[in-house]
Amino acid sequence: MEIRVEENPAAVVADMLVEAAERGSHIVLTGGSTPKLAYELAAGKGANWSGSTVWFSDERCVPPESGLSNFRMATDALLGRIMRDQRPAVMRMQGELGPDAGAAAYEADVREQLGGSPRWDLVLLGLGPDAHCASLFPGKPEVEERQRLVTGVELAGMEPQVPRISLTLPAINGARKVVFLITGKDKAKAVARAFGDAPDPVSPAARVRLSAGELVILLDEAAAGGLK
Ligand SMILES: O=C1O[C@H](COP(=O)(O)O)[C@@H](O)[C@H](O)[C@H]1O
Repeated sequence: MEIRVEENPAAVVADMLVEAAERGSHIVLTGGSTPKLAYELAAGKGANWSGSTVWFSDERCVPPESGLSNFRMATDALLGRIMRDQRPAVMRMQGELGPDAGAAAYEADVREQLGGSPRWDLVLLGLGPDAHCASLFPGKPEVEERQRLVTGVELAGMEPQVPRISLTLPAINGARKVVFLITGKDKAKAVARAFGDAPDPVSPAARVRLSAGELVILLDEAAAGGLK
């Protein structure tokens, strides 16, 4: 695990996304508010994404046009800003199907394209103040899922309190590279819980440890405040 404190971690992620896109990679985007700047910066680089495929770490069970949708955020900030003939294939989670049917549909998509042991080239993740990542919340049963690659999440551990669809830990931990992008003082305790000297196993992010890949934690100074 490599922990990097950067002045502008969003710019580092933007570069990583563009580099992966131009290599024709399978890339997992994440949701929430933190990655928006990275997506906008990546969009501004005018890269050709047409050989790549974009997936999602998790989704809220809302229609794709909802202001709560992770797909909508990624589309507004990045995907919709790429020149039409240079856009990637986009595999969105269908939140509108509900957690169980939506998870089953995405699991089928993943298995069809990437097999039962997917190895995404780049998985971007965020971290909630409660140390959740994707939509895997501390103490919830979905964190213990070992067979499925995608799970429905009936009860979210924090706002917005809508059901979710999420990649599971086995799916995430098979990736070639996972990058956490975490900024802000309100995340400092969660960062220490997940990536400090004595990681708290209740924290889902503390259980993102790759079987054969590179794990990079990108922080700003504020988010790193709880680390020694
Ligand atoms: O609900 C979610 O939260 C996490 C963290 O989001 P942030 O707003 O604190 O950046 C995010 O990584 C996840 O994709 C999202 O669904």
